[in-house]
Amino acid sequence: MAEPSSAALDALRAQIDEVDQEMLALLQRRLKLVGEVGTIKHREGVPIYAPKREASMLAKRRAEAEAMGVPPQLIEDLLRRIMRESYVSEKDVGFKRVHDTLGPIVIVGGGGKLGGLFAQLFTLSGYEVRVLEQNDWDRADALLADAGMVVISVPIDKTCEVIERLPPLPEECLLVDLTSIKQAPLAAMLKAHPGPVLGLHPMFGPDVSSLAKQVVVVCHGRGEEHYQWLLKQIAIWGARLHEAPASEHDQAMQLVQAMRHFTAFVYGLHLKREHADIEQLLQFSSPIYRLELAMVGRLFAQSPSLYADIIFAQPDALARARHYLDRYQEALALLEAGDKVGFEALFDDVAQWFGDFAQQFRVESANMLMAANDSRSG
Ligand SMILES: NC(=O)c1ccc[n+]([C@@H]2O[C@H](COP(=O)([O-])OP(=O)(O)OC[C@H]3O[C@@H](n4cnc5c(N)ncnc54)[C@H](O)[C@@H]3O)[C@@H](O)[C@H]2O)c1
Ligand SMILES: O=C(O)C(=O)C[C@]1(C(=O)O)C=C[C@@H](O)C=C1
Repeated sequence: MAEPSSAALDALRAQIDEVDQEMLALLQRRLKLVGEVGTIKHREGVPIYAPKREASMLAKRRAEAEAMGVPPQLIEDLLRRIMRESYVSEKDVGFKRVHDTLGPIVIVGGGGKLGGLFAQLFTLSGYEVRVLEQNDWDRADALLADAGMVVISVPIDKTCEVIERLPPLPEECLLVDLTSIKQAPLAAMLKAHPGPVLGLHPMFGPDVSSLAKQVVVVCHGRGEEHYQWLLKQIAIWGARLHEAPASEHDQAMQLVQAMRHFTAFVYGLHLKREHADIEQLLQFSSPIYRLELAMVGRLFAQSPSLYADIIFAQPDALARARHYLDRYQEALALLEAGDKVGFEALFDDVAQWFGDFAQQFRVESANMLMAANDSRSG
């Protein structure tokens, strides 16, 4: 059905079209300026993400918006979205190469998703990148003979055996892994190679458009002075580095990844077994439920082995899952007993434990939900 219209409405809509076209021209001008910034950053090795500049710019624009009677959050939302575009366009210009004399970088598993992303980033930064894939082991000696750095990016359950399979590397060669767990790969690398060793865990998937604002966990291995350049290189790509001992990383990952993926998996399984009709659920869904469904559904668009590996590779994941079941049963018992008062008391107890974070998460999620709702059409 055609949307209602009138002459008065049409006249105003024509003016709105003009304003939008002006915005388009302004965006074009801004993108061009950002392109020039990208060229300078590439030349001078300045990180693409400039948090202080962003914070001061947003604060000024918010104040100006307020003075003009424009909602400050509107300009902040627009600018944040526009800056996301800046990260991508600045990335495409390429990055300064921090280590001028490094030998070739060999990415073991470089034909895969994450290895492929890092191959692209190192290539954009001017390094020679070689890929060592499953069928390349007969020429591994030749590929690795003059390597300046070897990056391991193979499935988690293959990582240690692949590290053990490496021939002796050049003494100065840096050995790095990108595995989602850190203790076992780091120990295997330290054993296999007497030279510099570093454990990294990129806390993002291969579908990110740029590394701006993404986190890379750094677990030190050996010979820190030999890999400062790499940490600087990753910072130039825009990522934030978070240093942590491998054991602390693996503990945190049990909740951040293993348990989260496990509970999302169980929720997906439950929907299937309950014969839920996804089309119908979407018709009834609030923005938050749609977001939740999207978070669960996206798991099943990815490789089962990646998630199985993350969950099964965590030594304590089973104990965590059992604890979770205990808590589910504890809450279920309240439901079975019709104990609403007990439920509310438990709710309060958890709310107090969340403390100020509860309010912070409420504000954060409200913005996310509005953005998710904006992206809907129809
Ligand atoms: N994908 C992610 O979201 C993500 C995020 C963070 C960390 N990681 C880590 O990155 C690593 C790779 O994950 P991915 O998602 O890129 O997996 P992937 O399956 O896409 O890639 C793995 C690659 O390793 C290759 N490979 C397998 N066995 C090999 C062998 N013996 N020798 C050489 N190559 C071999 C495969 O052919 C494939 O190309 C894993 O350790 C994972 O924990 C992945
Ligand atoms: O000013 C910069 O350094 C830019 O790269 C430009 C810009 C922007 O689009 O305004 C983009 C990314 C930075 O994080 C900050 C600002």
